[in-house]
Order: sequence, then structure tokens, then C-alpha cells
Amino acid sequence: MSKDIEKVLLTEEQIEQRCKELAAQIEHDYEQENTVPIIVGLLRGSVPFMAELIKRFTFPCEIDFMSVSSYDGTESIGDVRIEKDMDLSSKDRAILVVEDIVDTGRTLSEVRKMFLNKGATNVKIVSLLDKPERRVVDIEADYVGFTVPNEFVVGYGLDYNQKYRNLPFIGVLKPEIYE
Ligand SMILES: O=P(O)(O)OC[C@H]1O[C@H](OP(=O)(O)OP(=O)(O)O)[C@H](O)[C@@H]1O
Ligand code: HPA
Repeated sequence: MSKDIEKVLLTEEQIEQRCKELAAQIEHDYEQENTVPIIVGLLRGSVPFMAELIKRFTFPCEIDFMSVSSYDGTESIGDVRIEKDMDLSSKDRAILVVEDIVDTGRTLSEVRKMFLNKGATNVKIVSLLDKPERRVVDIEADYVGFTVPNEFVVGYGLDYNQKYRNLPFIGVLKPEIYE
């Protein structure tokens, strides 16, 4: 696994430190709003980030997951499909979507629209990573861990063909892995 990595962009320590800061900021904002949000992790990439965040929340919240898919290998296929919907109802609820990366922005744009169509009162997004150079849809996360350059990254939930999600850091693969 680690032998396939060309360079590490973000270490486990950097990610944990940033998660503490994000969790404090999110907690502060929901306390001000006095709502009980549903924290919705987008499977599968958000799992490590979601775990790192929610264990630090001390405000009342519920959690759920959904799975949407728009990637084949390193290519965004444009068409966002819901593969597994969440179990809780989002009607009249505040939603915090937890995402690993905003790349083209297609996934989050569709997911946000979907929640608003289903009657959510408020939809916010927290993403561990933001890759603004790749954006084709005008959307920004409300909370971002780190901005990354225009390179395909893996680790901490992010995959290449379903591998490398379990790496505890974020890195870039050696070019020969894609060949
Ligand atoms: O901004 P976009 O260009 O839409 O890309 C971001 C999305 O792409 C990846 O999902 P993927 O479909 O690979 O599912 P995964 O979470 O299971 O890896 C990633 O987890 C984001 O959900
Ligand atoms: O850089 C990335 N890495 C892994 N999955 C992704 N999905 C969108 N961008 C990426």
C-alpha cells in the first residue's frame, strides 16, 4: 500500500488537528442555530473523516449514510446516481453532508438539490478536501479541511479503484500504478 505512494500531501497528525478545529467550528454554529442536525456521510469515502469529526461533537445530532456514485477509476462520469438512500427522513431537518472531497462539484450539487427537494430546512456541507481547479459546477462546501492541488489523491477514505482508502494519510500514487 504505502509503497505505491509517490508523496504524502497530508499526514495523519495534520488531518487530526484540522478535524478538531472543524468540529469545534461546526459545533459552535449548530449551537447558535439551536437545531438537531442529521449528519449524513456519503459512502464510502467519508467514513474515516466522519468518524474523526463526530466523536468530537458534544451537541445533539443524528447520523445516517447514503451512497452516490459518479466515478469510474479517476474519471468523473458526470451522471450522479443514488445507490443507497439514507434511512432517516430529511423533511424539515437540518442536514450536514460529510464528504471526503469536492472535485468537479457534481456530486455535492446533486446531493444538495436532492435534500432541498425532499424538504430539508437547511443543507450544509463539510468536506475534508477541496480541489477547486477541477470545478465544473459552482458549489462550495461550508467547511473545508484542506485545499489540494489538481492531482488524484488517495488515502483517509479516498480510493483508486476501491483501494488505498485505509491509508491513514492523504497521498499521490506513483504514475506506474495507473498504467
Ligand atoms: O466533486 P465530484 O467530481 O463529484 O467528486 C467527488 C466525489 O467523488 C468521489 O466519490 P465516488 O463516486 O468515487 O465514491 P466513493 O466515495 O465511494 O469513493 C468522492 O468520494 C466524492 O463523493
Ligand atoms: O482525487 C481524488 N481521489 C479519489 N477520489 C476522488 N474523487 C474525486 N476526486 C478524487
